[in-house]
Amino acid sequence: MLHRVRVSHLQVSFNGEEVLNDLSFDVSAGEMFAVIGPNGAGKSTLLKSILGLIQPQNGRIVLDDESKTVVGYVPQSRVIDDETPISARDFVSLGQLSGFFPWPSMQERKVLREIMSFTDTDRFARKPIGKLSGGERQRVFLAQALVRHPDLLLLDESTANLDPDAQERMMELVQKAASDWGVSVIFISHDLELVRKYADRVLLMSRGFYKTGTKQEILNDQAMLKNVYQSISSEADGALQQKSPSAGLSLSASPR
Ligand SMILES: Nc1ncnc2c1ncn2[C@@H]1O[C@H](COP(=O)(O)OP(=O)(O)OP(=O)(O)O)[C@@H](O)[C@H]1O
Repeated sequence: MLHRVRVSHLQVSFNGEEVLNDLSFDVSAGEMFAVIGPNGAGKSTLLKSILGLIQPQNGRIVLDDESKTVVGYVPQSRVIDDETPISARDFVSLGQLSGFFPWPSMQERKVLREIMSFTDTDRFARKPIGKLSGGERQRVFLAQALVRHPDLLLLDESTANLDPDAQERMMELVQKAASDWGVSVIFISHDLELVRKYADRVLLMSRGFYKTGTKQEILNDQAMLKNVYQSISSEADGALQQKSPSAGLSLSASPR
């Protein structure tokens, strides 16, 4: 099988503190791959390593064709001043302006229209980005990432601040991009219900412990989840317990 991303024996330390150690996994074209684990496990560090923002001490990250692989990234939020005058459409088009001319070509304008329709951001295309709701802004950020037709899309808790309906709408768009265009998606989430619904496979991580499997293999193993979430932070236990009833996990008893 063709792997779009292959992470091998990744090791990252900050000031001598090991955050990732011997982490290996791969993600295929069109796959929805979730990364879960408690606060401080190293999930964002992993995405930043794939983006090339962090230089690992050891290991390799291989994209299927490094010269051509386009990577899109959607963070949890971005600080945007309410008075920012740029329109949603212009903000999305910033994702594609890479040529010599500072204005979009006919082809770029066509793609822009398609993506804004796909993400349902065309309804507020002319509105200043600073005046959009949190959910609308996240869809604009997603549109900006998709307008470049990425092969790989990285989502770092991109739906965390959204209400349940907006979360579902956004994940449905992401899933459609994966199935229709073969975009490989790596998404970090603390919402195990969302992971159960949208992931194909899951990487469960904590410091020095990594387990990759189908979502059933990972999410149905309550003992493993409990151990991992207890291993780093008690804060994360709360998150896990909150999500547990609908996520099919029975972790309501206090682990302490
Ligand atoms: N640039 C950095 N310099 C020093 N330490 C860092 C740096 N980036 C991350 N860390 C540390 O690495 C560890 C992992 O951080 P990371 O943000 O990857 O965790 P996470 O799993 O994404 O956590 P959360 O769920 O809270 O977002 C943390 O202890 C953090 O303090």
